[in-house]
Amino acid sequence: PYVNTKDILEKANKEYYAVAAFNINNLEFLQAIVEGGIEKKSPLIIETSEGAMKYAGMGDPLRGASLFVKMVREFADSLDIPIALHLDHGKNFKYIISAIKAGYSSVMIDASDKPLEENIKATKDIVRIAHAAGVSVEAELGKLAGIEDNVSSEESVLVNPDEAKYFVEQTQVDFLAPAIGTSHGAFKFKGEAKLDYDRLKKVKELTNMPLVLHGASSVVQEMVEIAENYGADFGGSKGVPSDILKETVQLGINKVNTDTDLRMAFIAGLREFLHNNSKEFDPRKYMETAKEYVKKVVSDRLELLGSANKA
Ligand SMILES: O=C(COP(=O)(O)O)N(O)CCCCO
Ligand code: NA
Ligand SMILES: [Zn+2]
Repeated sequence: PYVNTKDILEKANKEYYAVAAFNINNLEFLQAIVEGGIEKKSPLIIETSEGAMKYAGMGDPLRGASLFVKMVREFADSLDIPIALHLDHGKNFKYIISAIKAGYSSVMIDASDKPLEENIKATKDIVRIAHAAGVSVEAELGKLAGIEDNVSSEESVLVNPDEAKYFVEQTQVDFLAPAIGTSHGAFKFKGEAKLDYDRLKKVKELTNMPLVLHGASSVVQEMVEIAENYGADFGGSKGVPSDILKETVQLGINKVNTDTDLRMAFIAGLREFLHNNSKEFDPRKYMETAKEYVKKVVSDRLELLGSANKA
């Protein structure tokens, strides 16, 4: 069934496991993710960026949003696993409202680059509208390192746990993404992979609410190697090691945003297939390996996060 993200995350919060939030831009990634969820009998959060809404809608974000709602609802209504659709990194009021209008389960208002009071004001505005429409809301505190929305903030600004408690009380937001040292993309961590567990523990103690980890891809080396075998150049790529990811779940992370790992899997499969099949031109065939590798990465992640058999 198609559900509210909050229902999925409240259960995960109670039982201390995490649910992956996988980004999509097209049908093939959605198919592969859903196949993984079916195989693992796991709840799924499908998420799209504002760019994905524009991309699918060929420039019209409301058309894109409503296309994603229709696609995801079709799958969700026909399956026993709970599936939610989330707007990731909502920054533009128009896009956030379009997602709510189109029927998304939840939206993120990302005003983490603003001073605290501005972040609170923007989040309160969205919470008021979203809650009136039965839509849940995610917000972010602190800043991810690396490139985020074309703003390269080399140093991540880690969450202040006391500020998080105040923020949640002021905004009534449903789930919170505390920055604890991750960054988006395939080149995380300048040196050794390390997250601020202490801050995460404090935020959980002070808020007791579902928490979100952004920049959570592991950058699966097996996929990197396959892609590089067939011409990719992903030198220096590095993600969140699995043991560190598991630790964050034990410390209270319940939603794990995963985009890069699926991109790596898809391009690895596509490069491999195209290299070995010079005569093929049926898109249902030449994206087969790509979808298979995405499904594999999805299934492994659902297992690792503890959401398998929780549908
Ligand atoms: O936090 C994440 C996922 O981060 P990752 O790049 O580690 O998959 N997202 O919000 C997905 C979109 C950001 C671009 O990747
Ligand atoms: Na998000
Ligand atoms: Zn993110």
